[in-house]
Amino acid sequence: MTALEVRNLHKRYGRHVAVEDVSFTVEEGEIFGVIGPNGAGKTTTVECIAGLRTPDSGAISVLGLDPIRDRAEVRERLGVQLQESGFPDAITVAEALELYSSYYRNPADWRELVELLGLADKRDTRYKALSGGQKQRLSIALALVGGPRIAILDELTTGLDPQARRDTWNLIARVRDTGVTILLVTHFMDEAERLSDRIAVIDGGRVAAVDTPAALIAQANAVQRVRFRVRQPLDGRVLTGLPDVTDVQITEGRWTVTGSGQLLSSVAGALARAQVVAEDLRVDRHGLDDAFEAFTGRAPESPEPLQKEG
Ligand SMILES: Nc1ncnc2c1ncn2[C@@H]1O[C@H](COP(=O)(O)OP(=O)(O)OP(=O)(O)O)[C@@H](O)[C@H]1O
Repeated sequence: MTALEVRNLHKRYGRHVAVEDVSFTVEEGEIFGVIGPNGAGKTTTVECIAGLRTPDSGAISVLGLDPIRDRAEVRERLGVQLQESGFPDAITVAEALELYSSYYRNPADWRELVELLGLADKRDTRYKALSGGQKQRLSIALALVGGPRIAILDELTTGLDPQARRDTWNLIARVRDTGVTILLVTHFMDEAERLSDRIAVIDGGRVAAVDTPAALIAQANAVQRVRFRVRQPLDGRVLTGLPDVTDVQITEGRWTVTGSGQLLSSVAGALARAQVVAEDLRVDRHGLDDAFEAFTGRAPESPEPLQKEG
């Protein structure tokens, strides 16, 4: 079933077009990533989905509801993780969750949420005393406290150190396992690749591509290289005859096979048939950052300086 549908979304601020024409659908139970350069229109798109902004044209359906017309109903079903919390420093974790619970008709049990999010021993800790990672986890808990079927998480791990980021990823996977559909906006290619079932690449207010991480990487990188050494004699025609191979070079005993498609399995199969063992086999593996660059013409931003988890 479709959880979320965005069709031909268009949104401008005065004369500035923030979102030109964005369409995508998210199926129930998916983690759907949204990536793209700064200013691409990602936040504007998710703010329209959350009913925080009114589209100029296009249609949005959240579980069959319209975020503006059915605002109250959508609020009950869609949780949004805010980038800036704006909490009073003195509020405790439990007080914040209790307060947010009171806004919803059928809230989740926040005591279970603090367990799930590893905040159980911080229930009585004041907001100002939480570490960066703990504040982030609290903001996720607050996005989930209404018992939503869809959660929007925007820049989930910005500012966290690598361990805290990995912990947060595990957590998101667990939240999805509870049946929540997740829309994840992120600057981090490793995060998008690791967590997302599918990803939309947004550039210049348009969708440049939507697919699984593996398919995006494959589409963006037609050219691959497999390198290896062999002990036994090898007739190069075994490789040049393969449909996926475009070039074979031998330099100082090291073979480099260039091609596309299922290059590695084609080469491995041909070597096996020739009864030749490849040593020191390497594949130039392209990642989502290459795909990002191919679709947007820009390299993804590298992570900002990290904040230590306390
Ligand atoms: N309230 C606003 N008023 C005017 N222009 C805005 C406003 N919010 C965003 N914009 C502009 O609209 C465009 C899209 O912004 P948006 O925040 O949606 O992009 P983004 O992809 O989320 O970027 P980032 O990754 O930097 O958060 C940008 O050019 C931005 O400067």
